[in-house]
Amino acid sequence: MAIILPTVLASIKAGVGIIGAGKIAILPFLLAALAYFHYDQFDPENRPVDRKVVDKEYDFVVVGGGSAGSVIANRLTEIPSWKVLLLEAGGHETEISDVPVLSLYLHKSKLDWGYKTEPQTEACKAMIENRSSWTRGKVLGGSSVLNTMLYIRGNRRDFDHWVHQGNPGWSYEEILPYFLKSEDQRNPYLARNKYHSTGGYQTVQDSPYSTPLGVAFLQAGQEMGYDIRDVNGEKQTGFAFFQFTMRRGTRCSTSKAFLRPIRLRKNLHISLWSHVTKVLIDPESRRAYGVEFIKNGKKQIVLARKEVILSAGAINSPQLLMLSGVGPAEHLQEKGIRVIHDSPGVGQNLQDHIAVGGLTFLIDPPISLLVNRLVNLNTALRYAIKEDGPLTSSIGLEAVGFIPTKYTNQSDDWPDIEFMITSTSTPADGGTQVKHAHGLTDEFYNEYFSEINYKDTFAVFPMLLRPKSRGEIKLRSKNPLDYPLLQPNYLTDLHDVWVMREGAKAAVAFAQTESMKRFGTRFYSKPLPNCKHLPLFTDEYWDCAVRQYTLSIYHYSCTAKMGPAEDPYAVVDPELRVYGVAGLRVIDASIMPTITNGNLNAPTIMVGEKGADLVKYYWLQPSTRRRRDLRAVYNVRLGATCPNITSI
Ligand SMILES: Cc1cc2nc3c(=O)[nH]c(=O)nc-3n(C[C@H](O)[C@H](O)[C@H](O)COP(=O)(O)OP(=O)(O)OC[C@H]3O[C@@H](n4cnc5c(N)ncnc54)[C@H](O)[C@@H]3O)c2cc1C
Repeated sequence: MAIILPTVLASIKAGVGIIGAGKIAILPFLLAALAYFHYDQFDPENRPVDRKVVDKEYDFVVVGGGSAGSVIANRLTEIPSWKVLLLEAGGHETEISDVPVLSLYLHKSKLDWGYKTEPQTEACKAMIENRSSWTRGKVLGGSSVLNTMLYIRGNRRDFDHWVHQGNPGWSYEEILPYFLKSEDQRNPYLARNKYHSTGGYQTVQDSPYSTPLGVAFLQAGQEMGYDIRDVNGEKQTGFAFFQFTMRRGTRCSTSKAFLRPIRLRKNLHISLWSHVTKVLIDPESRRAYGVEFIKNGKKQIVLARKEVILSAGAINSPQLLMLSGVGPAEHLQEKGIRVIHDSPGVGQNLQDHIAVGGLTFLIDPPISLLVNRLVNLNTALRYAIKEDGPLTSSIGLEAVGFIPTKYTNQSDDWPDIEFMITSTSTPADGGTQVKHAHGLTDEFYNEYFSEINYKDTFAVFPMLLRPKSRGEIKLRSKNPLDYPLLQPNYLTDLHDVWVMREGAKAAVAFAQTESMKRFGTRFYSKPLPNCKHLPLFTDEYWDCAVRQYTLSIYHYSCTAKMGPAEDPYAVVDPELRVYGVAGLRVIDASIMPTITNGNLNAPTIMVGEKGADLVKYYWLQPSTRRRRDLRAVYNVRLGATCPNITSI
C-alpha cells in the first residue's frame, strides 16, 4: 500500500492535469482504480526513458515519435551498430488517453497541438469562424494516442494506383507484407486468414463491448444488399464490426506497441519535449547533417551521420522542410528563408477525409451509448478490473460500411463512401464534449440539437473516401513556433459535394431498413438552420446540408508526396528520399500521393515499416552501389542538380 498510494496520487494529478479538473466527475475515481488495480504493470517503469541530455551525434535522427516515427525508431535500432535519436515535441501518454470512451476529451487538451484551419468558404458553416478543428497528437505515439483506434487498411487499388503514379514497390502485393509484419491480430477467426497475422508489435482486436445496436447495424447493411466481410481482407465493399488498435480493451498506441518493448535498447535515445525547429542542411553540398531543436527553453543542435528522417506528420513535416529551405522558392523568399532547394510540391496536394456530421437517428429503447448513463463508478471499476464494459467503447463506433455511390464504378470494389456508424451521437452528451471537440457554434448547436440532448440515438457519419478537392499548407512566418497556415479547401470541387450528398441519402435509407426500424428508429429530420429555405430531402437541401457540419476525420496527408523524378510536385522519391537534398527522408502520412480508402493510422504504420526497410536496404548495401543508386535518381529529376554525395 505504501508503494501504491503515491502512484495513485501521481496518476490522479497527471490525468486531471491533461484534460482539466471537473470535466468528468468520475475521473479521479477512475484514475485511482486504475492505479490500484494495475499498479504491478504501472507506467513509470514501462515508459521509455526521456534522455535529459542527448549525445552530439547519432547515425539517424528521427523527428516525431508518432504512428510512423515510433515504428522507424524500433526497426532502425534492430541494427545494433546504428545509434538512433528520436526527438518528440510532446511528452508521455496518460491513463486517461488509454480509456477508449474518453478520446474526445483529449481534443484541445495538452496532448493536442490544437490546430485550426483557415475559414472555409464552401464548408464548415456550422463551425466557429467556419474553421475546422484539426486535432493532432503532441505526445509520444503522436496521433495514435488521440485517435479513435479504428483499424482500417485501405483498398488494394489505392496502392496499385500509387504505382501507376510512378512509385514502384508500393503495389498492394508489395505492401501487404508490411501490414502483416506489424500486426498482432487477436481475433482467432481473422488471424487464420492470409490477410492477417499474429505476433507483430501492434495489437488489433475487436471491441470488448457493444450495444444491441451493433448487430443490427450489420443486419441493416445486409438488408441493403451488402455482404458482411473482413473489410481489411480480399474485398472492401461491405459491412463489418470495426476492429481497433487496442490491447485488452485499452488503447494500444504506437508508442506502447513499438517503443515500450524496446525501451532498454542501448542504441535508442528518446528525447521528449524536444521541438525540432530546423533541419540543418549544408547549402554547398546540400546534405542534411543534423537538426536544431528546443528543449527546456534551450536551443540545441544534434548531428546525424547517416540521415535525418522527418516523421512529424502531414502538418509539421512540410513545415519543417520549408523552415529548412526546401519548398516553393517564391514562398520561402517571401518569408525571408534562404532557398536550398526549390521544391514546389512541399505543402501542396493536401488531402483529408471529411464526413457529413449531424445525421442523427432517434430510437425508443434505452440501449445507446449515453455517456452520463454508462460512465459511472460501476463501469469504471469494470474497466479497471475486467478490462471491458462501456468504457472500452471507442465513442460508440461499432460498425463500418464501405458503399459505392452512383459516382463510382459499382463493380470495381473501390467504394467512395465509408459509413462510420456509432451507437451514440453529437447531442448524446448534452452539448458538452462533442460540440467542443468539433468546434460547433453555440447558435448552431442550440438551434439544431438542444431539443434532443441526452436522448437515445445513433448516428451515421458518411465519410468521403476519395476527395477531389486539394488544399495546401504554408508558412505564416519563418518563426518555427508559429503555427502554419492550413487551407484544406474542403468541398471546393463539386464532385465531393455530390458524393457526400449520396452518402447522406444512403444513411437515411440505412435507418429505414427493417433491422433498424425495430428500434423505433426515426431520422431527426429537423431542417438545418442554414438550409431551412430548401425543401427537405431534395438534392439542393443535401448539398446545403453537407456544407454545414463538415467534419474532418483528421486524416491530413499527402503534403510531401512521393512520385517519380519527372513530376515536379513530387517531394520524395519512391524510397522516400527528399529530392534535392541528400541524407534526408520523410516517412509519415505526408508521403502518400493520394489518400487511402479508409482511416489512416494502419497505412501510416505500414509506411513506417516499409520506410524503415528502405533505409536498411540502402545503408546495408556497399557504398559504391549506394552512390550509383542515388545519382541515378538525380539524373532523371528534371531541373534538379545532384547534391554532393561523396560523403555518403
Ligand atoms: C482525433 C483523431 C482521430 C483519428 N482516428 C483515427 C482512427 O480511428 N483510425 C485511423 O486509422 N486513423 C485515425 N486518425 C488518423 C491517424 O491517427 C493519423 O493519420 C496518423 O496517426 C498519422 O501518423 P503520422 O506518423 O503521420 O503523424 P503523427 O502520429 O501525428 O505523429 C507526428 C509526431 O511528430 C511530432 N512532431 C510534430 N512536429 C514536431 C517537431 N517540430 N519536433 C518534434 N516533434 C514533432 C508530433 O508531436 C507527433 O508526435 C485520427 C487522428 C486524430 C487526430
